[in-house]
Amino acid sequence: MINQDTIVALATPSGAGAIAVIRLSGKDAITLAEAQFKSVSGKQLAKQPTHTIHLGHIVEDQRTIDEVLVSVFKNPNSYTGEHVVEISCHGSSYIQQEIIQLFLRNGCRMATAGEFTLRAFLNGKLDLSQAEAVADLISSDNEASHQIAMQQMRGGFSSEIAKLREELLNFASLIELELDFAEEDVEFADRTQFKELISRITFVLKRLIDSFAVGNVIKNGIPVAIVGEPNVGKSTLLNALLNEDRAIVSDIAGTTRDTIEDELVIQGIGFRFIDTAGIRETKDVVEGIGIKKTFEKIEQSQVVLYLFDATQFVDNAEQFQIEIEKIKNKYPLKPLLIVPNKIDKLSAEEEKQLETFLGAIENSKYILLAAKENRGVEALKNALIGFVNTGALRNNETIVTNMRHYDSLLKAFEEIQKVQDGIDMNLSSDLMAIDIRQALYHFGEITGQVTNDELLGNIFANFCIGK
Ligand SMILES: Nc1nc2c(c(=O)[nH]1)N(C=O)[C@@H](CNc1ccc(C(=O)N[C@@H](CCC(=O)O)C(=O)O)cc1)CN2
Ligand SMILES: Nc1nc2c(ncn2[C@@H]2O[C@H](COP(=O)(O)OP(=O)(O)OP(=O)(O)O)[C@@H](O)[C@H]2O)c(=O)[nH]1
Repeated sequence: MINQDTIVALATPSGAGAIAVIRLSGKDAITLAEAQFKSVSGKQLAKQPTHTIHLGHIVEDQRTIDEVLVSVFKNPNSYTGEHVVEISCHGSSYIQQEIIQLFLRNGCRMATAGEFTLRAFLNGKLDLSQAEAVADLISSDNEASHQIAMQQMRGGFSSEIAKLREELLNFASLIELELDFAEEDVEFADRTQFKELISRITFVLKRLIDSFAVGNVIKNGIPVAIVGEPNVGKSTLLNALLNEDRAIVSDIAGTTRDTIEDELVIQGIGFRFIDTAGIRETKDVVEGIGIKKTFEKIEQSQVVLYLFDATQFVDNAEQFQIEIEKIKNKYPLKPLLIVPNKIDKLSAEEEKQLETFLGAIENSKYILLAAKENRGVEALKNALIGFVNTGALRNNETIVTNMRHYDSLLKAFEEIQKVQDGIDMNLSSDLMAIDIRQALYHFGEITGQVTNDELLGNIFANFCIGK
């Protein structure tokens, strides 16, 4: 997979900008750059120390293409571990293309997606999970996803896995050594220490596997279904939450037939609001389809926000009770937030009555809302945050967000359990050794100590060119 080509690509976004960076990496990066570059100082790039910057011009034949700054990074002290040259040019698309084309005609080839980071991995600058974190970091758009990607890129997760792998590897070797002395019935591997290690690994794996639920939520946002009859104020609430006029607000009941999704970041956590058409039985065929859709959306959501018109409460308390029970029965484990809206229209007496009613409903929270007047919106946001377990995030614990890692962790866990069973049943060393090797294999998948071209191809194909 590793190759000798010197690659070139635009490292900054395509299009015009103040400055653009063109990056070269490979054994000829410095000589190839040198051939097209005239430094102002007259110094030769190849003779400059690593991590130095030089002003000069990119020149083709007699034509000056641009005045540029050239940064030199010398093998192995660079992002990729190879010679790297970065050319900071003026950010016109024309100049960018002219310089890239110049290098393509003169010994470089276009980098493939993620190839710089792939080379960093192959040269041991990053392990696989760190390289994957680079992509996550680039796409992170809120505090939580940024924090997780940053931690992963700095190797928190990798070193935890690598350390366990190393310890396990030690025992594997000792146990395998015992096999060579099978006749003599010796134990090189201290069984007490071995048990301790296996239970420690089990503990760590469990924690990492559990963290995936949190990680997934942080990466993809928490889906919240807003369930309520037409005209109760769903659109108004969404607008208040989003602080913009995205959903349509109207006086005609039933305008929210299609579901509208919108995203909002509250205290660093992404929420995806799913506007639904409510669940009241109706003879209208289109509304009937809406109810089915509503249940589908509830199915996909992690929190249900049941919104109703508080002014209808006095006459319709029983109806609301039925609907709330229906949701609770159908989705007993899904957190339910009951939100009466338009409480600005209630008398103090009515409000009290409403609170008594809501207080009697078990396993749910409620918030009195007047979306139009922005009353209760903050409390609602806080309640939503309350549903998310951000403990792991606050404690700076490793959070797994990558499906591939999750998969390997589950497989490693399975193997470690087999080892545990083996210990409990006093299984012979040769049988245990096989399970240990399997567990080691799955640990190695995460960090990239075990890998293959197809896997690498899949991972780096999702990077952008120039990364
Ligand atoms: N201009 C520029 N900015 C960038 C990058 C880059 O490649 N170029 N990066 C990349 O995407 C990120 C920074 N990451 C980098 C990581 C390592 C090295 C590097 O030169 N490492 C050497 C030297 C370390 C040292 O000075 O001690 C090494 O690891 O040996 C450079 C950038 C973000 N900003
Ligand atoms: N008094 C009062 N009126 C509100 C409040 N929230 C919404 N409304 C009004 O209720 C009406 C319906 O609001 P929408 O936000 O369109 O309701 P919806 O649930 O999205 O309605 P559909 O799209 O028809 O399902 C509008 O006239 C809003 O101005 C509130 O807190 N107080």
